Amino acid sequence: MRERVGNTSILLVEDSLPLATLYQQYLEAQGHQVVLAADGQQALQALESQRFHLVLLDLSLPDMHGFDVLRHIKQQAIDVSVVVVTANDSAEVAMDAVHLGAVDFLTKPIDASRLLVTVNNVLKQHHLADLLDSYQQRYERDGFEDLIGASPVMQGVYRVIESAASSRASIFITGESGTGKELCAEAIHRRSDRSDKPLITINCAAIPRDLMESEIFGHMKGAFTGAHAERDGAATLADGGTLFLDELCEMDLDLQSKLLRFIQSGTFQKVGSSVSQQVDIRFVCATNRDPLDEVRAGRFREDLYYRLHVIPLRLPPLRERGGDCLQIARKLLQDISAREGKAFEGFARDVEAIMQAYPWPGNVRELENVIMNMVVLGEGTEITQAMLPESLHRILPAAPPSASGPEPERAGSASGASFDRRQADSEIRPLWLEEKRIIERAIALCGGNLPKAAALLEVSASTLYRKRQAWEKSPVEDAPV
Ligand SMILES: Nc1ncnc2c1ncn2[C@@H]1O[C@H](COP(=O)(O)OP(=O)(O)OP(=O)(O)O)[C@@H](O)[C@H]1O
Repeated sequence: MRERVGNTSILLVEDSLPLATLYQQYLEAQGHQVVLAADGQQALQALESQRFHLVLLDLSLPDMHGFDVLRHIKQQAIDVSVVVVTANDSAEVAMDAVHLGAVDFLTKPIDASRLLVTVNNVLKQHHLADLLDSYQQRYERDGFEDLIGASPVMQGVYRVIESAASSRASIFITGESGTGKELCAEAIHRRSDRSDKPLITINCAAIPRDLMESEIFGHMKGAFTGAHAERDGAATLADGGTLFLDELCEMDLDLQSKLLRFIQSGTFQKVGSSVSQQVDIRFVCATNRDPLDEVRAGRFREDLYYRLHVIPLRLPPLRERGGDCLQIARKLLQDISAREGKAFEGFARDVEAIMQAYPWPGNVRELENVIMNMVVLGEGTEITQAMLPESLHRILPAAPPSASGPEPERAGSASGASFDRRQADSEIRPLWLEEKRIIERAIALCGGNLPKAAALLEVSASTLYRKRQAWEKSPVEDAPV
């Protein structure tokens, strides 16, 4: 990463002391820092010991040619712009200088305003390069904490985490199962100023209802059968840190009221105690359901929803993340292969194409399981199609028509393939029409239950609603969506 322009440093390589002093004074008067080098050796030493934005390089030096300095800069890939200065106004020298990486060329005697314009242009380029660097670092990341993926949708996720992490505001993460909600909660905690305090996770779906209150708030000795000793709950353990309530929509309604009181007051009582405890906790919660649907269905308290839904964070399903799928798959293959002592280095091309096309209803968790399965059961250096589990085979293109079918009408094509035009015309329908037919058939087969049809088609219910709305809105009965 280059330094910022605010404090620009220039290495002036000039063997004539009066000229060097003149340029130095002029540049310093403009606010630049100038270091002088009287020959090539001094210039190389200065470049080794300090970073410069710009080198003003005289080509006739007493100990070497200025091009040697230029070559050294190029060979060592030193991140500095070079403007060549020479008494020789020849196009050939200028071409050679540019060829060796110089960004501009000045002829002696240097006109003061020309010098300033050149220097400022170079520094502006540095400034733009700085901006680009920081933009790329900020907005185009291959991953964030333990989350892998460079897709634009994940860049949005990273930005929300980065901006919200340091605040105390509650974050409400939604997303299908296996999309990485727990990884997000960990990233939020790690990026917060609470990272030296604990992150405590409670999975509201995994703990039996009658134990949940004690898991969150702790209990006193003898509070209920089996409470042999006083025990701290997640609320005490997470003091100063973060409490992650996973699968929050599964929480019992009674307990939701207690949780709401706890969030509002910051105080709670252990089960079986009348003493209130005050804690400082940041809440992050997650669900793979639509929380508003749960509110409407009366399974999730509306006041709790609004209390926690301060910063919403939606994790997109893996199928919406483009190339992330392969990026994650390659990293998982590397890690799992190393862990299992296998030699796998990559996927065959056709396997990558299948993985990219498969909708991954179980998201990254399913991808992880599939790769684990292939690594454990397979051998070799490359994952081949034969190693793919059944679920992924299903998306392979259908086998070509049998040889006993009608003789096709031959037609030339760039690929040399042939096709039966009559059969093609009668059998092939527009993709969107086929899709509509399949979706409508699925909904009908499910007795009109759209979410059920969506689950069997392995798409989200909202996708089906959207498509259906678009068909209904369309003035032409069978218009594409
Ligand atoms: N972007 C990602 N990069 C790398 N690994 C990921 C990513 N997202 C998820 N994973 C991995 O996938 C698995 C599932 O992730 P996680 O448990 O965070 O998902 P989840 O959304 O909380 O699932 P659930 O709703 O079922 O609890 C984990 O092993 C996690 O490490």
